Order: sequence, then C-alpha cells, then structure tokens
Amino acid sequence: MPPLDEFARIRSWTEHRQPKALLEKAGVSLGIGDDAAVIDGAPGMQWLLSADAMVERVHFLDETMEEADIGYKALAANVSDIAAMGGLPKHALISVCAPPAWNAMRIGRLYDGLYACANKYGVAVVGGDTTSAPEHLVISVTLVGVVEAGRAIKRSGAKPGHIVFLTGPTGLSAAGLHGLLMQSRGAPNVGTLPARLVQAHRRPAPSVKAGRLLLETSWGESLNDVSDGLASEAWEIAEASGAKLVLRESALPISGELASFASAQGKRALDWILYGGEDYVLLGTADGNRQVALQALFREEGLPFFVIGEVEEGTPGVMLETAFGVRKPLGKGGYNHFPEG
Ligand SMILES: Nc1ncnc2c1ncn2[C@@H]1O[C@H](COP(=O)(O)OP(=O)(O)O)[C@@H](O)[C@H]1O
Ligand SMILES: Cc1ncc(C[n+]2csc(CCOP(=O)(O)OP(=O)(O)O)c2C)c(N)n1
Ligand SMILES: [Mg+2]
Ligand SMILES: [Mg+2]
Ligand SMILES: [Mg+2]
Repeated sequence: MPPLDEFARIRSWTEHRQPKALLEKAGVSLGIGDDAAVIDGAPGMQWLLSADAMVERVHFLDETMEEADIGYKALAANVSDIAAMGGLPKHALISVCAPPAWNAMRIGRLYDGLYACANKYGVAVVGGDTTSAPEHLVISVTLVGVVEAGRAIKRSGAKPGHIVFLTGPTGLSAAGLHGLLMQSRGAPNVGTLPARLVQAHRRPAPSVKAGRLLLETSWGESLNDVSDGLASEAWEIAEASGAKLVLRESALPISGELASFASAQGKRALDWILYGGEDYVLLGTADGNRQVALQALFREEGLPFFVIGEVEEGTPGVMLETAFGVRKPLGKGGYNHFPEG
C-alpha cells in the first residue's frame, strides 16, 4: 500500500465497507466525511454525532495547557463540529485513558474545565469510560447534537456566486501556542504573551450561535469548522462541493495583537492565519445576494462575520488573491496527523 496521509487513511479504512441498505436502515442521512454524522430521529428532527480525541504531546503539553484547559478544549472542539452543521450540542460521553502521572486530583481539575464548557454550551455529560494508560493522557469526547430534519449545513453546498465567510479570526491559537512553547524553552524575546492569543489556544469559543443563525435563516449554504487550518478547511469545502474558492488576502481578519506579536517574533502572521489551526471558528459560503443582510444580522447579534472571498466558476480548488491582485493556488497545508503517510 502506498503511504497514506490522515484523510486517505480514514478513507481506506472506511470507504465501501458497508452496504447502502444497512446505512439506510440505520437512518444514516450523512455518514463519514463531514463535521458530524446526521442520523434520522423523531419526525422533524435529526441527531448529529461527532467524536474528537486530545492526546498528550500531540494536542497539549504541561507547558501549554493547564489541566482545566484540556478538559474545556476537548469538549469545545466537539461543540465546534456540531456548530459546523448548524446544530445544537446536547449529550456527551467522555473517555479518559490516564497514565500514572495523571492522578485523580489532576483529572479532577480536567473535569472542572470540561464541566465549565458543558454548562456554558448546555451539554449534558451522560457517561464515558476510564482506563489506565502507559505514558500519555488521552481524552476522547463523543458528542450528540440535534438539528431540524433535512437542514444540517454540509461542506458540500458551495456554488459559484457565493461569498466565503468566517465567523471569527484565525491564527490566534497558533500564535498563542508558539508563544507558550517559546516561553517554556526560556526564549529571551517572548515578553508577556498577549492574553487574547493564549486564551484562543486554551479556551476556544465555538461558533454555536453563528451556526444557528446560518441555519435558521437558511442563508448558510456550506459550513466547516477550522480545526486543521483555514487553507485545509477551504479545500475540504472545495472538494466536497466541486467548487472553486477564491480567498482574498486583504480581506482575511487580522487582529492588532496577532500582527504585532508576529512581527516581534519575526514570524509571518499570514502563515498562522492560513495554516495554524485549532481556531474553532466556522468557514462557510452563502449566496452573494445575502451578504448585506448577513452582515447586518451578525452585527445586530454582536457576532463577528468576515467576508473573505468568493466562489467562482472553474476547476475545483482554492486560490489566494494577494494584496496586489495576483492569484495563486493555495496549498492544502494545515495540520495533518500523518503527513508523509
Ligand atoms: N477512525 C475513524 N473511523 C471512522 N471515521 C472516522 C475516523 N476518523 C475520522 N473519521 C471521520 O472522518 C471525517 C473527517 O474527520 P476529521 O478530519 O477528524 O473531521 P473534523 O476535522 O471535523 O474533526 C469525519 O466525518 C469523521 O467522523
Ligand atoms: C504541543 C502541541 N503541539 C502542536 C499543537 C497543534 N495541533 C495539534 S492537533 C492540531 C489540529 C487539530 O486537531 P485534530 O485532532 O486534527 O482535530 P480535528 O481536525 O479532528 O477536529 C493542531 C493545530 C498543539 N495544540 N499542541
Ligand atoms: Mg470539524
Ligand atoms: Mg476530528
Ligand atoms: Mg484534524
């Protein structure tokens, strides 16, 4: 078998392995490949199912996250996948695999953060599993959400004539992570880390309200949450929709904190914005005719909404238009758990 990256692996393990009839009988309206599966429920409603794990050394280190932050973020990352379908998160199952260094008190603090997130987003924690582990902590969350039947917003709805939007800025989490790692290595020029960047990394704020607005108005046509990076998620929408997305560099939101921190660190803010990941904001598309109304609605609700590009006729893919108006293909770059296969 040729080397496979993360996404090719998932496909190779799961594609064409179950008869359509079985999936239909199980009420699977949308299976593997989107932010959450969509399963038929009582008349008028559907269930949304998603799972995401966090692993010590891969997603966090003692130096980057407090225990409570790990619990908070493990659930928030799942809430974000439900938001990315336009749904509401409801019930969570939590699995913890704990090595000796993680005693009961440390895991108790992890649960302080997890329940803080659960209570904030109205999620009932209803079970899970606990095991020992040899070396590193793993926390896996399975989250169930609900959505009005037939209304979940998929990655595959992008069409020419749409605008491309973000429900929040990207790049802050990666910048925060960079600062925390530099600080832990005793780098001399880090200074005081901007609190907003550290907060973005440790306690992401999934866009549940934004997802609901996009569904309730029927104005959200495609949606994906940004976990691996803006470029990677834009490619997922492009591929699922068979559409060409053009992102405009000059329209990408960049906060003052991010710009000044990047320049103080000798880093390109654009790299964090496009490829950093763990932003847990929503990237989506909507009919261009709805742009003004959407902007007004989000303003009224006090929520951010950034138009960052357009969907055009052409070969499916993602282009970046530079500030000088030059267009170039945007690489798929972003976080990949098995980049070389
Ligand atoms: N080991 C696995 N077995 C079956 N399905 C998987 C597995 N890993 C991921 N998936 C599915 O593949 C799709 C892509 O996963 P992922 O990139 O993790 O999505 P997301 O970035 O939204 O969390 C999702 O629909 C997910 O449910
Ligand atoms: C110590 C450390 N190194 C690197 C990262 C960056 N990082 C780890 S996983 C990841 C991508 C998102 O996680 P993933 O498990 O791919 O979530 P999913 O796409 O399934 O939602 C990123 C950017 C980090 N958070 N901490
Ligand atoms: Mg997702
Ligand atoms: Mg995932
Ligand atoms: Mg990922």
